[in-house]
Amino acid sequence: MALTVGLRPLTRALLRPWARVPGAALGRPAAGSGDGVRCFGSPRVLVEPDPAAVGVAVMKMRNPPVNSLSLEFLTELLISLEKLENDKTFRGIIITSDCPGIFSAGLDLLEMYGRDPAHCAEYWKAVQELWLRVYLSNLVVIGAINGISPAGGCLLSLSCDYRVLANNPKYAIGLNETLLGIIAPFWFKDVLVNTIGHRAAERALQLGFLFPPSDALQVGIVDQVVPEDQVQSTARSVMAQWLAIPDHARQLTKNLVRKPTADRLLQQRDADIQNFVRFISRDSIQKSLHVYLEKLKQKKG
Ligand SMILES: CCCCCCCCCC/C=C/CC(=O)SCCNC(=O)CCNC(=O)[C@H](O)C(C)(C)COP(=O)(O)OP(=O)(O)OC[C@H]1O[C@@H](n2cnc3c(N)ncnc32)[C@H](O)[C@@H]1OP(=O)(O)O
Repeated sequence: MALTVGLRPLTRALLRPWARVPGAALGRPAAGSGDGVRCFGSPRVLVEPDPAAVGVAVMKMRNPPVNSLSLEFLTELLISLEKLENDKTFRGIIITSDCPGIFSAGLDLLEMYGRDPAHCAEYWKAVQELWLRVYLSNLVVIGAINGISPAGGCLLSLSCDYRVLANNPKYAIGLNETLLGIIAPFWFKDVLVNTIGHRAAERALQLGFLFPPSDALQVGIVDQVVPEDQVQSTARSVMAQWLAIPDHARQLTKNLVRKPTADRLLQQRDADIQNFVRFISRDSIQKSLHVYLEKLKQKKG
């Protein structure tokens, strides 16, 4: 089935592979700063230079209640990342959440449930683009994971160069797609295998494990677990260590390590979109999503 993807103008501009964001984007000098410090805020993505670390930006996700990755939110994240990538003042980003207790609930189920194929295709393209942008970023990307991080939230974390998780038993992390009756696509799987190894990934993916912090550290899905009030300071210390390496050497090495994984998707992006649309449009999958969404509602009582 050939798929015609009707993209809206903003998304179309953004989602071309490695597109440059048009001039009217969101970058602007920080309020009241005459010093050239830049701030790339948007309604759902707060980006500020770290006052305690030169060349580091802190990106806070603020899409309440659960930072689900809706199309609009993905688009704002992409714009902010693109702006940071192009601003030579920055060498590193710390990605964290502004929603208490939640890093990200992952992909927005409402973008995949009851939607037409063109919408699903547009959505999946944005998901692919965010992953590629974070995974291959020239910047040092540190995840300061201050909340639960299932599925797409876990993928975002796994795409960082280093993950610091807050030590709270509620802050589980993992690719739990099978629990929803869906499957993690091959590139989610590849990133997990690269991180925790084949056997551990095989079990985790099939059983939809959401690892609490101690298990997450043991299996290697995160690099460090620290008390909740030390997540930011730890991320900052780790950033200093990564920034001590000359950029060109670190960037080339990162590319060497990550490009083969990214290339697997880049070589078949359209096919991956078509697979996603076919899969998600199945009646059985839509029913599974319906059941899962109802469970989330009922949980509230
Ligand atoms: C062969 C072909 C192969 C092709 C491959 C295609 C494969 C398709 C792959 C698709 C991949 C998907 C990856 C994903 O990311 S799926 C999303 C997975 N996310 C989850 O499972 C998390 C679900 N949410 C929760 O568990 C909880 O909400 C929470 C994060 C633990 C927070 O709990 P809390 O009690 O604080 O909050 P509520 O549960 O009350 O939620 C508040 C409202 O938010 C809504 N919500 C929650 N999560 C999502 C979500 N991911 N998307 C959309 N909406 C979400 C929830 O329903 C509440 O809404 P309400 O207030 O209106 O009731």
